[in-house]
Amino acid sequence: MDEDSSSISRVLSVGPVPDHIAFIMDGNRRYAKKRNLLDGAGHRSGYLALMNMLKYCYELGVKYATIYAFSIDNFRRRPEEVQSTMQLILEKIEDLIKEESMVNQYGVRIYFLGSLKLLSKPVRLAAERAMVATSGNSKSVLSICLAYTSSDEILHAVQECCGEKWDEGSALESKGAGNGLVFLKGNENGKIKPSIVVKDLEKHMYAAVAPDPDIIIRTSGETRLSNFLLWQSANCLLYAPPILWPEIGLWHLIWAVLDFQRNFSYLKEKTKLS
Ligand SMILES: CC(C)=CCC/C(C)=C/CC/C(C)=C/COP(=O)(O)OP(=O)(O)O
Repeated sequence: MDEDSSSISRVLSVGPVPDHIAFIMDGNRRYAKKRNLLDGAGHRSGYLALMNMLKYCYELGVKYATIYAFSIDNFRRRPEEVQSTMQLILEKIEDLIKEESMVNQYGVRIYFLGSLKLLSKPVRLAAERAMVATSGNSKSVLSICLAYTSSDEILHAVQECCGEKWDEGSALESKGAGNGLVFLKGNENGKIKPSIVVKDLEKHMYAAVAPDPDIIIRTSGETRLSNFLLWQSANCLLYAPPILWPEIGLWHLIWAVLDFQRNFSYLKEKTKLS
């Protein structure tokens, strides 16, 4: 971080600083097209923009950052394109573990969130290596959503939750304390419904490694969430600057944080009530 950005960061941190900022890194291919480059060059520039943005965030004191790196829907792109993006992601995961500032200076712990079983073996193993290599860090957190969609995350959480409740029921049954459906309660019409509460479900979300985001920044001016952190974004600000992801810079982050500070009391009240 240079001297100017360091001073800005000090001024901003006089007010409340968001705990968690999430990013939808939209517009990498459009950036490449605008410059007559191949798509891969757009994604490479996107990675550099990401590294700068993470440094600004951690420097400012934002503990959690989450990025949407590849959605389950992205697997529907042309096979050659999926393969080259995955190749780049594999290379960048390896680079990330070697980034001295990320691992040592900012003490980043990396998590990968999503249906990792959908990834090729080399990418899955690289993701696992990155999680293990940084598991001793606790100063900052980077969650990388890979093979992720919110609908898949919620479905996974419901399945895990029902499985857990079923196991609890079976354990009670084996002790003679009831039947295996102990988590199912009959209502007045004799219908059954599972006694699952919000906290049970949230425990099984991939994103349970971080608090809910305070801000989602989506580049390219789109205001859609595209199946990203839908459950977690109930009380979150959306900032959608009309620039392509590789063009994002410190000023966009400053603008988003100032908006967060302006809305702070309202947001905290909402979170308390929810
Ligand atoms: C360590 C790690 C995992 C790094 C991630 C590297 C990186 C920047 C990946 C971006 C992937 C992606 C599909 C972005 C969306 O832009 P797009 O391809 O949809 O472009 P468009 O919006 O212009 O179509």
